[in-house]
Amino acid sequence: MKVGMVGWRGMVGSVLMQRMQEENDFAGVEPVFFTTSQVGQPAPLNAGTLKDASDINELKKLDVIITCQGGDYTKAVRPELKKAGWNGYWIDAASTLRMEDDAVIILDPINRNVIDAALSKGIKDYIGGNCTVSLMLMGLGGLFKAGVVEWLSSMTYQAASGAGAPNMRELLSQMGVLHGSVAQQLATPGSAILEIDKKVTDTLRSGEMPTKEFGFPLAGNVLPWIDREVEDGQSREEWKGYAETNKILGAANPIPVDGICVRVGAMRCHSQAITMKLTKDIPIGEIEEMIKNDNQWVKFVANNKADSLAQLTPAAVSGSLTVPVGRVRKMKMGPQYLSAFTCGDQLLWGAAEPLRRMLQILKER
Ligand SMILES: NC(=O)C1=CN([C@@H]2O[C@H](COP(=O)(O)OP(=O)(O)OC[C@H]3O[C@@H](n4cnc5c(N)ncnc54)[C@H](OP(=O)(O)O)[C@@H]3O)[C@@H](O)[C@H]2O)C=CC1
Ligand SMILES: N[C@@H](CC(=O)OP(=O)(O)O)C(=O)O
Repeated sequence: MKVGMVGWRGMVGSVLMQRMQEENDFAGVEPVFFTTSQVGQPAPLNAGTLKDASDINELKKLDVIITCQGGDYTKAVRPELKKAGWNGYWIDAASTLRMEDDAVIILDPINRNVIDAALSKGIKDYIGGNCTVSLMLMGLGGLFKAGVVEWLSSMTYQAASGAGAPNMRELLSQMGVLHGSVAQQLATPGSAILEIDKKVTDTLRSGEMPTKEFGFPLAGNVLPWIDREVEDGQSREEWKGYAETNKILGAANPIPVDGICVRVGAMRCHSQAITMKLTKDIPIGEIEEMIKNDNQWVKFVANNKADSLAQLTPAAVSGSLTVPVGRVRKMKMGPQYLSAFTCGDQLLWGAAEPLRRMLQILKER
């Protein structure tokens, strides 16, 4: 199988490469590496030299193309390949094609049935889902599959990595500037906290913080808007919650999903506080079983302070495929109302992992 790798040296692409090597995914595959900027330089894995990612004749020779290059690349190249009669499989991290009728959003622990049905129908475009949606479904897939979710609201705490590598760097630089503004006072244990706070607030408002990427300080702050405005006062990130969840599930009767998406100063893990209405009053023990038995990556965290603070945080989860779900309890609104909190690495299940697993599904056929 000839597999083209595009966008492999970017942030998502690097995580993908790392996971593919860890899992020996290149076995039985002839990889061809592409670039938009470094044609002719040595390719990784001793796979010759880098080819031009816009060269349709080279791309046409491939059975599968995996791209983490971004939406502009998808927009420019996918139609050209179609025009040229290419009939291979296109596996993509970008959102561009997700909602197309002839594309499937891939998250196989949740929707392997949808993927298999699409493969049988000859569908060729397999697109990774939005990170927030994929992580919510990896955690709560058991409840959706049991058909007990009447509606769901997700209030998110999204990491800097979702906005890109430069944003992660900017967050850390901002932290440095804030610390620097009060370093002297911090070194003096007796200094007044209100003075420290005032200096920090002044710095946040001063225009001294590096804000080229986010536009605003994220360190010492939260940003309650992600991506562009769509209709009805939603952000595009919030719009994806409903659209992508229901497409991934192949839901005949769409389930209402809505909430507010917020950027916070975490590095690469998105967290979500969930409120759900269940279709009926289900004993909490049964709910726990549905959540924990859904897939091998979900980890149920007991609803107590010690376990929540130790296991249900970006610091605990970063770099791992585990998706902890905790804070699960019936809410005061009534026995059908359930709360939950979940956290996951947005570069793994939120981006790279579904892509490499799709390649494995194709290899098994
Ligand atoms: N960031 C995220 O959380 C998610 C992103 N995605 C999708 O993945 C796409 C890629 O995102 P992301 O990986 O963050 O993008 P990056 O900016 O990290 O990488 C994209 C491309 O930039 C080029 N590039 C230029 N300079 C460098 C450098 N110094 N180091 C590495 N690459 C460089 C590379 O292409 P070349 O070799 O051709 O120069 C690379 O493939 C997004 O546009 C989005 O569609 C999907 C889910 C989550
Ligand atoms: N928008 C997400 C990251 C992302 O790339 O999402 P999508 O794959 O839907 O474009 C975030 O900012 O956290």
